[in-house]
Amino acid sequence: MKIFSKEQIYQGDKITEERQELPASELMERAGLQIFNWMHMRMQGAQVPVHIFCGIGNNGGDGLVLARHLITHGYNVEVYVVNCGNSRSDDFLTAYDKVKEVTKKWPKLLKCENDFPTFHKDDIIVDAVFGIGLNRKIDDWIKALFKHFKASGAFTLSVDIPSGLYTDAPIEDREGVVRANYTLSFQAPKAIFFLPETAEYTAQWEVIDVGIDREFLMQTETEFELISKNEVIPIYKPRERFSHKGLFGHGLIIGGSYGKIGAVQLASRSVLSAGAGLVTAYVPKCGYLPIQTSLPEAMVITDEDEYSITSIKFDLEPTAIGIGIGMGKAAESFKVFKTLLTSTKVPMVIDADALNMISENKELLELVPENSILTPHPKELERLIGNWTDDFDKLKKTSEFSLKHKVIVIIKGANTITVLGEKKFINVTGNPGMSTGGSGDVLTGIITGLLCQSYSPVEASLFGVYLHGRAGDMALEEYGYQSLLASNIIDYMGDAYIDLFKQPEQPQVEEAE
Ligand SMILES: NC(=O)C1=CN([C@@H]2O[C@H](COP(=O)(O)OP(=O)(O)OC[C@H]3O[C@@H](n4cnc5c(N)ncnc54)[C@H](O)[C@@H]3O)[C@@H](O)[C@H]2O)[C@@H](O)CC1
Ligand SMILES: Nc1ncnc2c1ncn2[C@@H]1O[C@H](COP(=O)(O)OP(=O)(O)O)[C@@H](O)[C@H]1O
Ligand SMILES: [K+]
Repeated sequence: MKIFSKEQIYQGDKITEERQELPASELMERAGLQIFNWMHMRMQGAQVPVHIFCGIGNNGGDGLVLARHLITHGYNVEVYVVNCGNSRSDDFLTAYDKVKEVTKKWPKLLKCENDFPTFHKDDIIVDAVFGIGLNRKIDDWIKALFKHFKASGAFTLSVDIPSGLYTDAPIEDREGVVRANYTLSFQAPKAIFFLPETAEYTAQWEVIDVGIDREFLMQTETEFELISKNEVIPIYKPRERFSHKGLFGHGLIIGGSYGKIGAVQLASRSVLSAGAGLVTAYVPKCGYLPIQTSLPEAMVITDEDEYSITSIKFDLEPTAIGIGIGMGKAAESFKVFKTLLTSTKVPMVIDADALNMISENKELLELVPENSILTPHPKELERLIGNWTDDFDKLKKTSEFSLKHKVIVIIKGANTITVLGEKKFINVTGNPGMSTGGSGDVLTGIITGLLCQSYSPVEASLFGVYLHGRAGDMALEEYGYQSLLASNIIDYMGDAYIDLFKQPEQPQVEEAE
């Protein structure tokens, strides 16, 4: 799903109004009506007090349209206008007049803290104060209003975006943002719903379709894209009946050191569970027995050294290589990693200690083959690109890094983001049960396994991150957040694949007599 920028949303509104020949404020009418439908379906006429706080722009206008529908349907509604300036938008004014027609009184005007109403924790607050048009720091009394919302404990529904958040800039003041229980976002979610510093404000969200021009939505290229099942299904390569293992590639996992052989076992098993035909683990001698006994499907080549990687010599032709897991940073390992970078032409996933070696020896970046996939967690990313001031700065610097070195960077974490130049793909699967040792090794193996099967580096990254998270989500149902282990993610890879083509359960329809 595409995630549009603020400018693109305004452009989409304009184009829609022109192409659909809409009267002024029709989009606002659609937005308000859709939110009303959403609430009406859940509330079924319940007389819970609903307090609607409207700003003076179009977000406030949406709130006024919602208020009008709720009032005409007999709900218990109080409407407030948060009088934060003088520039009321035209559409706001139209909605303002219309709400007056049904209430026969003007909404309550709030200008300072003394005007704040009191509410009960079982009431509902609708936040239509600021939308995507927020363009400066909010006044102290409005910040106090948002704190007042939070202190009440009442369920808070934000219209389009929690007020106080910018769509394309970091938060200025954490207390000056509405903490929404639910956010109804128009046409598409916003990128900030998924970034570490802002995601907590939109605990739950849903998209409301206001009928923006389809052609505009299809043709507009966006910086951000959300990757869920719909986006990965077209990537999936079905198997032919007469296929054989030679078609699905041979993955080579290089890594491990004394005490860290398990990482290579996990990655190698993941290569196979992702579907590769063969896997070979390249480990120090001490890894031979553990891998041969715990993973009979794998082949093993050992280094000359007992404890760490000191020479990378193999006479097979791997289809893809995953390197770095559990490898350590011994001087010899660095030397052979450098040699491998200059000599290999096969697609590569670079993880863990291989990333750290690059961070400590930036000249290696010149040698990293084009389109290699780097999979840092935030700490490893910081070592690679330096520190950042906020999420937007981090993404900007990662894009610059990706463009400069022609690599794909996968920033791991909740909502893993795959960065390919300017483009950012946000993954939706995965859960905090996966914050456990070894789950990154599993990801490296899965992506290597997909590269083996002729998925392009971008496809392997997006599909691999999705499957890894989906398998983790399915494993969660059996193991729970605390007990989930990295190897359980591998156990559920099959279910994650099968789930791609499962139809959602249809609601039961009672047959008429
Ligand atoms: N396609 C869509 O997404 C649609 C969006 N609509 C709504 O339109 C909204 C955008 O409307 P607007 O552009 O009018 O913007 P907003 O309603 O977000 O607010 C802008 C107003 O607030 C003022 N303002 C900004 N920051 C302020 C601050 N810190 N303190 C005080 N005042 C401040 C601005 O000067 C302006 O008057 C969206 O968020 C959405 O709710 C709908 O009405 C129609 C369809
Ligand atoms: N809270 C979370 N939500 C979703 N995914 C997570 C979460 N925590 C961790 N993960 C995933 O688990 C993996 C952890 O990788 P990493 O930090 O390299 O672990 P390790 O080094 O132990 O293997 C990443 O793919 C990350 O996206
Ligand atoms: K809002």
